[in-house]
Amino acid sequence: MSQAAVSVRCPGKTNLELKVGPRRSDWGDRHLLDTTYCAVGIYDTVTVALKSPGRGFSLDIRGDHLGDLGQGQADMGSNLAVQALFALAQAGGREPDASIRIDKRIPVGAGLAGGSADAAGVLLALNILWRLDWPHERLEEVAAGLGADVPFCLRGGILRGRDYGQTLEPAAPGPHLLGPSMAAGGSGHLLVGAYLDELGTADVYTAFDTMGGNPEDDNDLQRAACNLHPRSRQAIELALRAGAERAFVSGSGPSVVALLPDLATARRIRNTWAESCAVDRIIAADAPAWPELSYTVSSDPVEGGQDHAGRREEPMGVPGPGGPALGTGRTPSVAPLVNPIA
Ligand SMILES: C[C@@](CO)(OP(=O)(O)O)[C@H](O)COP(=O)(O)OP(=O)(O)OC[C@H]1O[C@@H](n2ccc(N)nc2=O)[C@H](O)[C@@H]1O
Ligand SMILES: Nc1ncnc2c1ncn2[C@@H]1O[C@H](COP(=O)(O)OP(=O)(O)O)[C@@H](O)[C@H]1O
Repeated sequence: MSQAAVSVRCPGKTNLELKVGPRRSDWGDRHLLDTTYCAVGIYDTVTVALKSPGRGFSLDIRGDHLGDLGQGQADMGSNLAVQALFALAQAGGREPDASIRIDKRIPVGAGLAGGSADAAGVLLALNILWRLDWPHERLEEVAAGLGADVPFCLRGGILRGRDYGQTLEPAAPGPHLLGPSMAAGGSGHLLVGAYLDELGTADVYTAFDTMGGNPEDDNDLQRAACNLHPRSRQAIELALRAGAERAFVSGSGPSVVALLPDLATARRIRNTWAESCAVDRIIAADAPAWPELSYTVSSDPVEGGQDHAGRREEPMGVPGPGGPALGTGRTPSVAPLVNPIA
């Protein structure tokens, strides 16, 4: 028996700018935000396949750096990928009988929206497997209920996020935000300094309420994140001293992003971060990035998303508006800096 599955390469995200306003009780006490999201080429791969009716769901997470996801007692039901399955099942009138496999590479609890990326991957995959064929705008309504970053993670690229981050519109960040080389149309090479430590997003926002942000920082959460995780401040200072065009905490942190003018600078930053032990992992990535879907038909598949010899994989484009039509092949590697919303 052949089984269809959809795999989505889901990029993580950083915030080239993050301005934080007051909390809003009508948004569950979340802060008002004005942010410039940028998807980065560190990918989780989410593979979803439908299961026979009544078989329920399964979740299989693999990777070397799973943070609190790797602990035995990690509650599968609270995983954002599973929450996305149930949210779309309810919105689309389907039964949540599906297997989800996540091959994680996005550091967990890092400010890189790994959970949001996985949730977006599940929504994109089920939109195809359940033949909903909803446009992004309709998927974004479900996504916004899962987390502020999930609507952006459906699209990728570089977009402005307002309200609590879920309202998206085109962004045209200048050299100040992208760094001159990326703004000049170069493919944005960047380094991410990641940590075994995690920072709770709620803790960082609470610390922000107390101490505010530094006016000279583009990320209002940076001061709070560095106060909670001083190694991040050290990594930023070392990267700037080594020639980074910009270096900043990614979202709620603790990971640090350094924008690079050239490969020589990349080498200098790698060396200084490694020698100083300012970070635990160094990940090179390009930006911006976009979700990449592939449709796999496996014969005699094995439950739980195991790889199988009889696989035939067809790359697809970014589904719906804002990207190539389905089946036109992978998204462009260097796409326009502004990812238009159609
Ligand atoms: C900070 C950002 C920047 O893009 O992402 P990360 O860097 O963590 O990935 C986002 O605002 C993360 O938004 P979201 O993904 O919805 O945060 P959650 O983890 O669901 O929220 C945890 C808690 O953080 C606080 N929170 C979250 C968002 C917001 N705009 N204001 C808040 O005050 C709330 O107390 C919330 O209960
Ligand atoms: N699929 C998932 N991937 C990563 N984290 C997840 C996932 N599902 C739930 N989580 C929870 O969300 C928390 C924040 O994860 P993540 O999105 O990686 O970080 P951040 O919100 O800092 O960008 C994690 O500590 C984890 O407990």
